[in-house]
Amino acid sequence: MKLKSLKAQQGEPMCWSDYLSLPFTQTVITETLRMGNIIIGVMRKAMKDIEIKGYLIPKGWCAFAYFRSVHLDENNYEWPYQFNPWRWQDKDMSNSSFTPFGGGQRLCPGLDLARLEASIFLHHFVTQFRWVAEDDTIVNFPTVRMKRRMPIWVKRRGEN
Ligand code: HEM
Repeated sequence: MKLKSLKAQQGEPMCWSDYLSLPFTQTVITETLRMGNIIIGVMRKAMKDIEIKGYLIPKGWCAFAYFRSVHLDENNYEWPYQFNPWRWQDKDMSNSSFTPFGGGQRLCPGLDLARLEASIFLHHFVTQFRWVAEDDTIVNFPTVRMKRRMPIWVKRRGEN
């Protein structure tokens, strides 16, 4: 809100440095990506026999890297089912326990765009609207989703 009113006073539109000046928004997006598991995992085919942590994956077999089980594992995240953006304030997200955009050669090329779009959405949503979510339950397996599809009442700020 502070940034929005400052920009309105100066009569300037938002720019890239404004986006970078909102680190908490980034932690909210990162935590949402961790818990939301929009892409639940990726398929890979073994091109040769390969051993990973004592398990042999024979040539030709397909393996599914299940992001959800990594992102919600208490060995990687304390209280993994708690939405806690603050956990990212001192945590490095460039590690193999955080892969919402995949990794390696097939790393999502749209990751910065996706994060930017989410920030723009959040900015307008928080500064221009109010909302009340109805009761709902998160179902975490096999994919993360809301039992009642998350009914939510949205109103523009200032409307009754
Ligand atoms: C929250 C939003 C997004 C998520 C969670 C996401 C996730 C992913 C993941 C996990 C992969 C890797 C697939 C694999 O390894 O098999 C991927 C690949 C890809 N993504 Fe995204 N993505 C998002 C947004 C976007 C956007 C906005 C674009 C483009 C505008 C994009 C374009 C691509 C493309 C072209 C690939 C294939 C890369 C390759 O195979 O070399 N994604 N994405």
